[in-house]
Amino acid sequence: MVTLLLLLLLVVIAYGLTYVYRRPARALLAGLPTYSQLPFIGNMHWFMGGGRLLYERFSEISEVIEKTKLPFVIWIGPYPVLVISDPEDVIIVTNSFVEKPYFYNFAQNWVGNGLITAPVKVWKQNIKILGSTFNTSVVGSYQNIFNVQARRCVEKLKKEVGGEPFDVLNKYLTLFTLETICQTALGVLDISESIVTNEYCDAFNRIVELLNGRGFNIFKHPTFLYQLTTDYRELQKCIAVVHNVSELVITKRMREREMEKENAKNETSDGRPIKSFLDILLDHNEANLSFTEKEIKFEVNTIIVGGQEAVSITLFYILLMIGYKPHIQKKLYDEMQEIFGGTKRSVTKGDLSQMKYCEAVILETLRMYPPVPVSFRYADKAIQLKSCRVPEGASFGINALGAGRSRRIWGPDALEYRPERWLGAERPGHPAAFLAFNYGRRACIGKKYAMALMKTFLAHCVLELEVHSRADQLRLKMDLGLKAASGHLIQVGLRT
Ligand code: HEM
Repeated sequence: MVTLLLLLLLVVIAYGLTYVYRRPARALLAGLPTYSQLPFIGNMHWFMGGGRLLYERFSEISEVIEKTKLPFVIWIGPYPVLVISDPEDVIIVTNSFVEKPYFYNFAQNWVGNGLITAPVKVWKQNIKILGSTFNTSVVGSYQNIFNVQARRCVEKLKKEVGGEPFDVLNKYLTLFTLETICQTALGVLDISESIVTNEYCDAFNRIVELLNGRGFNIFKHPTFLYQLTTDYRELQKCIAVVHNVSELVITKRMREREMEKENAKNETSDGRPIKSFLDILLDHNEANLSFTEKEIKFEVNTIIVGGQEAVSITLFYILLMIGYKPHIQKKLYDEMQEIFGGTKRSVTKGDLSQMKYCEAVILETLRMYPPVPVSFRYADKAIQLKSCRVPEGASFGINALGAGRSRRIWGPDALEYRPERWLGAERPGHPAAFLAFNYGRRACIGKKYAMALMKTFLAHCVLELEVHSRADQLRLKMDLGLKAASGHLIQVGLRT
């Protein structure tokens, strides 16, 4: 007890010193919109209350930014986070900073120094090795697997034809994207459904909730205090479940590599061997131990976190939107009919570039429902934005949700779901108007992969099935991602 009191006293003293030390920074940001503050916690009390409230707050903040044309400051105790959505500011910030704020460390036990969370020193080394693992020719070499997996998923969806509304995300899309990522990015060919159990999905979702809960409760920020909580113990249990899966995947791949050594079976179309993300890591491990087994496990979890959830939830939002807007679904179907001429052949790389309307549907969905609604950067030096000077030590919240719905950027119909805005002369003029994959030096490296996989799935899906939904009942919530609080129900019928 005495130790605890002493620790608390230390926290109070450290806070007091930080508060005094950061007084000039506070003065610099004093003119920017913010919520009212309390001692110690800053604005944090405005965000405590769960995912629905968080979504409401970020919508509110986006509206303030829209009206004032200024960044909005959230005070995490003495630390300012400037929420920005102005494209010019986004370009300045994302090109100037690649460091992430301290709260990315909360995911250390889960993803360690994997690409998403790595401090800048580690990230600079690893991105050189891993940055090109999802380039056009590598993604192209995955096309067969994308087809096989998409077909399998659509066949399973057919079982729901004529039935009640069902949870398409948890029942089908999560498994589809996870298996596909395991077979491609992680190169594990023999993957079975037993890997993606309900226990795994529940543990994954709970980790995200717990990390989010910690992020918005400043008293859980100091690690030594957090480690005393029941949340911490639960987090460790959930991480163990998720790590079991990644360990299994790595072990399987190591065994397969042994067997493959003599036959060069993974080849690109021009005959060069292709290496999966996991193979590159294992090669480095075998050659010079530059990635230890533990680091490999963290990178694998990073790819699963970064890729699996974002793709499956985007596909869910797409099905929800086209299921509610038959004229959009019809246009999508017509485009696929034109490309595939009524056949059931596989989707080729060439087909993907012809799917202009499909691409517009995907981008429009990501504009309005970005799975990563806000991502963060840390200012390791002071910087001038369009409207204000930002001190060193501040962080930025790059607001993909707000930017995607901004009337100043997208026009008065910004809240209307209209894929046509991505076609021809209507395409958005500003390169940083669309932030779903983030922008600049530390943006998503899986964009090409995600687009190819989603297009392939949609081609197989709309050619075989008609989707129906009640998107008018969609209610959103936020944790680390943008989620549907109203569930993931859709219905399907056979195309006739
Ligand atoms: C619709 C699909 C996707 C969306 C919307 C998306 C979005 C994002 C965003 C916003 C970031 C930046 C996060 C931050 O700065 O904190 C990011 C980073 C990243 N994404 Fe994606 N992502 C998608 C799919 C994928 C896929 C399929 C993969 C891999 C298979 C992937 C791998 C990564 C990695 C490794 C990073 C970290 C990059 C770095 O820090 O250098 N993503 N993604």
